[in-house]
Amino acid sequence: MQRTVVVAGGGISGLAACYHLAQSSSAPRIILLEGSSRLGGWLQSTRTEDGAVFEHGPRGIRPVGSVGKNTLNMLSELGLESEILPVPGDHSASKNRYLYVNKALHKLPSGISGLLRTIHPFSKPLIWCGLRDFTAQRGTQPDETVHEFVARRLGKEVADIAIDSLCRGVFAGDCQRLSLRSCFPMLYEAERKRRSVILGMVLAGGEKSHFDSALIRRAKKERWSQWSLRSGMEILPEALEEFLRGQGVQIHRDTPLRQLERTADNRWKITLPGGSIVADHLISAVPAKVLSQLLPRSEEPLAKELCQIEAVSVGVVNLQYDGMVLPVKGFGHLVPSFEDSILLGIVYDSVAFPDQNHRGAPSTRLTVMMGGAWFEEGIGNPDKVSQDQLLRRASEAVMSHLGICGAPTRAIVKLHKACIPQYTLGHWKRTENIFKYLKEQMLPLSVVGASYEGVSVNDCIFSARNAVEKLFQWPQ
Ligand SMILES: Cc1cc2nc3c(=O)[nH]c(=O)nc-3n(C[C@H](O)[C@H](O)[C@H](O)COP(=O)(O)OP(=O)(O)OC[C@H]3O[C@@H](n4cnc5c(N)ncnc54)[C@H](O)[C@@H]3O)c2cc1C
Ligand SMILES: C=Cc1c2[nH]c(c1C)Cc1[nH]c(c(CCC(=O)O)c1C)Cc1[nH]c(c(C)c1CCC(=O)O)Cc1[nH]c(c(C)c1C=C)C2
Repeated sequence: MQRTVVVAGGGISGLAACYHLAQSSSAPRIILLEGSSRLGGWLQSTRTEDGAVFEHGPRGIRPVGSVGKNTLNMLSELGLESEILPVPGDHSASKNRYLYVNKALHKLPSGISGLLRTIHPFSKPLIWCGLRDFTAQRGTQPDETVHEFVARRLGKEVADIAIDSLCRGVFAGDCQRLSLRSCFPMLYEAERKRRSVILGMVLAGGEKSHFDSALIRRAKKERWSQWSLRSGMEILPEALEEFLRGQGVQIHRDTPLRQLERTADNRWKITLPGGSIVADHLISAVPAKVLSQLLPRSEEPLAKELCQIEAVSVGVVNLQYDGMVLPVKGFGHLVPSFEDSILLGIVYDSVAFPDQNHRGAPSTRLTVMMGGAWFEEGIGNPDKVSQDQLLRRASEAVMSHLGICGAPTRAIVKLHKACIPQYTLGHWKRTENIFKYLKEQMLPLSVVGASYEGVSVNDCIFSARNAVEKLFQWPQ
């Protein structure tokens, strides 16, 4: 009899899991259950009638490594190649990233010459940090915070300014709480394998992956730093949905899982708003905390680990202005927490992706991101914060950081609650315990998504692919 696999959560991880299941030669009956009225999770775009695109979630996807190449292959297979908007290596959005420190923008150094000179806000040439890295002792702990690691190897100033900002620009998180081992596994490995982390990273970058295609070769030749999609990132879940429907996958929106029970024959009875269904296997692509609340009492040890994986909220404000009003050209700027803990950074979308500007007169599109690990202390309870409050804060930042004083011609405010999981100290042990429990207890359950082994869109898609591959290897 054909087995039934239920996928919980229709974000990019759940859709990718269905995609890989449907592609398998022995595809099971696949049912996707999404709690909300739309698919895509945090991939959310607004497309206006005049042709402008505003991203409320991810916009820039990196093409590098196995995870980046795997996503490019998926785009090719879905027929989305003509939608790709690459940012080539020589583009200003690839070369220029800024920090806002001491009330001024500072371009981060790029290239060797930038490392030899003293560049504000740093007090000495960054080459000194490289030399320090060669002499630093190897860490002895199984994990340490990102800040501790970088302060030990590259110095406190780099940790306080550059790494603090980087963690805000990727995890919206606090580098004094985030785990080096889980957030930057390549740095962790580099320290274990080589004397110098910088050398380890350079050598790891040259490692070969088995993925190859014309698109991958093009991305390499043109040195894409990242890519986006012309009609907005939301076109990816839309294309996946169309593909999955064509493959006979049953997709149910507005169908949140309420409860999970184990049956006597090691299957799941899944309680839904209007009844229940039985699955031979469940792929969970919902946040870890959500899964922890669905599990039966018998799986308490698993639920305990899952519920410790917290996520932070981010206020996302998209603004559009008439004319080209930016004082600098680049990807955007980040703000270290000591400068302003609430304001994480501003993306200059119209620089990286000018094809998404509206038709007609030139314009500037910006995205202001706020809150993250500092949301509650700096802005308040995410359930009570008003859109006006976020818009006011974003407009003030645009004025003081970029000198843009006029009123925006368009503003869209979103509050994404618990949108970026935080891999805090000891996350590696929690995930190890989770995967060990699933294996030892032979639970018919796989967990995928941003809660576990990488928050980027690439990581989510790759985690889904790995889970499906493992599923077909397991003795049933
Ligand atoms: C503002 C922002 C900017 C970002 N920028 C980038 C970027 O530039 N590049 C990049 O690579 N990544 C970026 N990311 C990260 C990336 O977008 C996310 O990590 C990724 O989209 C998470 O996908 P997911 O499917 O794992 O989870 P989600 O998108 O959270 O999907 C989970 C799904 O499960 C559903 N669900 C929840 N509970 C239930 C239930 N009980 N039953 C059924 N369904 C349920 C939800 O409705 C949701 O659709 C960004 C994220 C944010 C928030
Ligand atoms: C200011 C907040 C945020 C900005 N983007 C994100 C947040 C929380 C989320 C995010 N950004 C990136 C990723 C994927 C990481 C990956 O492994 O591919 C995620 C989840 C990409 C990214 N954005 C910036 C950096 C340095 C990176 C890492 C990869 C890379 O080097 O490209 C910089 C950056 N992000 C934001 C701004 C304003 C900014 C400025 C320079 C917004």
